[in-house]
Amino acid sequence: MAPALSHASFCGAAVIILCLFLHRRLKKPRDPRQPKQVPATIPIPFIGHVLGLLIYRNHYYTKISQQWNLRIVSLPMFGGNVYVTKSPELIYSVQRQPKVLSFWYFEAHFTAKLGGLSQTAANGCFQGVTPESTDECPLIDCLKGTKAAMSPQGDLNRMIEVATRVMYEGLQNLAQESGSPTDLETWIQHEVMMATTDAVYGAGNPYRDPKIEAAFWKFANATMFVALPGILPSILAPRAVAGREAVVRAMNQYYASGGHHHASQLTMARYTALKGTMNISDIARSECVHGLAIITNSVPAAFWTVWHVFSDRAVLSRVRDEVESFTAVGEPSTEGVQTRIVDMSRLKEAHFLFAVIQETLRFRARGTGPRMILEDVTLSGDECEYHIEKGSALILAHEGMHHNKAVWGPNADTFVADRFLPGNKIPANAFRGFGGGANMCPGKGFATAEIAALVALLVTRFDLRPVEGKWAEPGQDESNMARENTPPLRKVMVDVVPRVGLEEVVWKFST
Ligand code: HEM
Repeated sequence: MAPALSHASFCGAAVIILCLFLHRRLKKPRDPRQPKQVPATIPIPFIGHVLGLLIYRNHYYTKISQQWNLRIVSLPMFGGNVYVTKSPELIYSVQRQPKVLSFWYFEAHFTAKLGGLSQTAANGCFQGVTPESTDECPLIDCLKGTKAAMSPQGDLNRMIEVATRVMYEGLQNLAQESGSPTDLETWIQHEVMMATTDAVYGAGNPYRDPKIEAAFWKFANATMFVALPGILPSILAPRAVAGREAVVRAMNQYYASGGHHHASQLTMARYTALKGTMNISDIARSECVHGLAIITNSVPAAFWTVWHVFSDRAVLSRVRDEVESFTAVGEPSTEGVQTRIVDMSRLKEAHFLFAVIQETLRFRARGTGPRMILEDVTLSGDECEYHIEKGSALILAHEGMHHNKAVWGPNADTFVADRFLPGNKIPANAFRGFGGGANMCPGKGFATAEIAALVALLVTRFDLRPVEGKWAEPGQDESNMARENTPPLRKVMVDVVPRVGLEEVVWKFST
């Protein structure tokens, strides 16, 4: 294992242990309705599970939940418990209690810690988060604003249009550069980041500066270090901390120059909700952390969708047929140049493409949907009940859930491109690609449309030919345990070539 990976894994496990230390309570006699405590796959007392996490990262939760044919198991760690479930049956019960089984608690904790917020702003993040609190909750208000802004009644359609235009321009550049091999992930990372952040931040988008773009990834790729307590982040991850500070400075300038007044409803809604408890400097810090939510999931999701589409000729051909059904041949120019226009307003008709995106998220998910248990609580499913203890953490093992053969059938481990086609039955509560319930990802509609637009523009125009001759599985880099979607482990180099017979076509899109 590369040292950086083992380091990141160590830090990830350390954060989990720290949370358990902070929140564990005095030991009580064990309730018989508690989930079964299971031993570590590495049989070493006290540290076996931690070692498991160090070695296998989030995949450890899948491993251990598959080893035990139970709805939920409990991993004892240093006097506390981490409960792990791969059962959609319990999800309904989890989603009905969002304040007690709290994702928001982790969001508050990580916004404060990762952003390096002042103590006052950190306190504001936690305000109203606990179940007993009757205070206003700025964090939940901010999420409400986010949901409204990213809805079709809000700014969603305009944001998709901006993102599509940016990606179209990126493809124009790619067409001019084609000839030398392209690192597929690096190219997609840049295009999706620019498309997303232009849509969110408007003309003053701070990530347009290549130095800020690079600084963000130094921060984002090492969040497990930055989440460590005290001065450890500065010692273990100085470049990540410096990266964060560069993004924060750029965000500060953005707000100072009024960039947010020319941005999306999302940016204004967040600013309005946060300014009650934060000054500009803390809003800039909070916005830097928000970048993790808006960028770091969409980028690998787009990469893997492109990979699954282009690596299977049958899938590619079906996606092309769909997109071509709403691509018109325009009038040739006076010089006889052909024009083709992709009608993006009909993109939602591409049911197969959207099914591929969902199957990609199912197949590649590695997230943990963490919930902090803020009160003793009962989880119930069909004819079952489990008592879980305050001060512990609950892991919704997305990979384990998405590959659960009892739920998805014998082909759960296979990529089935049309699994999510309308009309096919999807097991209830089993797909966690965008979470669910009160914590359902508010960026779902935007991210899915953005990825679909990228793929549609790419397939009509180009062929991607892997430099090594065939599409070999590059593996997933699971070193950063905080990520829902993971990037490829190995680089995928491709030659980008205009499609045969369409080399001279001028491509346009309409909305
Ligand atoms: C393909 C891209 C994306 C994926 C796969 C994704 C996935 C997720 C997941 C799994 C959750 C956790 C839900 C839970 O545990 O119940 C989440 C939450 C969230 N996502 Fe996304 N996301 C994506 C893109 C975006 C974008 C573009 C935004 C921009 C607004 C966004 C904003 C958020 C926010 C604010 C939350 C927290 C919701 C809450 O606490 O109530 N995400 N996302």
